[in-house]
Amino acid sequence: MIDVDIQLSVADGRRRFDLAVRFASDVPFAALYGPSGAGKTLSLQAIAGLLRPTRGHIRIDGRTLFDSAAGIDVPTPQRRVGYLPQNYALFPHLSVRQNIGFGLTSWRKRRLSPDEQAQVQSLLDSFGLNAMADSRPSSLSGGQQQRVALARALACAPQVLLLDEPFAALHPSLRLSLREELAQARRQWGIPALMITHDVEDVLALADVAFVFDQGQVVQQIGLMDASCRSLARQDLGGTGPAEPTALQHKVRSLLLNK
Ligand SMILES: Nc1ncnc2c1ncn2[C@@H]1O[C@H](COP(=O)(O)OP(=O)(O)OP(=O)(O)O)[C@@H](O)[C@H]1O
Repeated sequence: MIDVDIQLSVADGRRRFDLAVRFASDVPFAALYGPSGAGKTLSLQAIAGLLRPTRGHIRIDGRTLFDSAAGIDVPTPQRRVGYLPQNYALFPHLSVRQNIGFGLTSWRKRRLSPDEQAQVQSLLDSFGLNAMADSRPSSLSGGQQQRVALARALACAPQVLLLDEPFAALHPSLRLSLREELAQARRQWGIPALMITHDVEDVLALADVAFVFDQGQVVQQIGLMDASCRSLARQDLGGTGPAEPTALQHKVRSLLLNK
């Protein structure tokens, strides 16, 4: 269960943006959807502990990560949140293996324990990255870089995955297969995900609920748990050819596109 009710403001001297969002989700996959500049990334950053709200609370699975009234603000490394930022933000000077293990180190503890090394190895295995474990990110394809970023986000055994436009940097032809890979990885790890996307097809293929953002607020919640909608999305992913959209898919698409 993810329960977010926060307010914060950011300003750089000339511009100011006020965020006041409230949403709660107890489904495996929630999408944060909306136009550019609506406050989606700021929301994920606040959940990850990279931005401090002025008021409100953030709870995940009954654990309070932030509560202004109770004076709780759990530091980022202890939040157990896996964050996949826009464009992955891989460290260019580190190998794939070092990138994945990075979240398990700190400035005080640079070396991984044997257990942690085994954990990194198991992530390299499960994401098919073994052959490139000692390569730098710049020599990897977009899809491979996404896998490294996902493996790095999962290395800290998070309670929730925060995905900021995970497919934006990818060629459209890769999106379909990587959507399915992401869905499989999430299921395998059994953790809920919050995903920012601008793409209605990402929402239809992956999300159980979509929170529509506009001008710093959540203006609509759209449920996508309907069986017919999801089975059609699955057919699309399985490459069985384009299916006729259901009435519900049409409705969701038009609801999202009208925002
Ligand atoms: N430090 C800052 N100072 C001033 N304004 C900021 C700051 N950080 C972000 N903003 C503004 O806050 C607004 C919301 O930003 P945010 O990154 O959350 O949008 P978004 O919905 O994720 O957009 P996109 O989908 O394009 O990534 C934007 O207008 C952005 O320019």
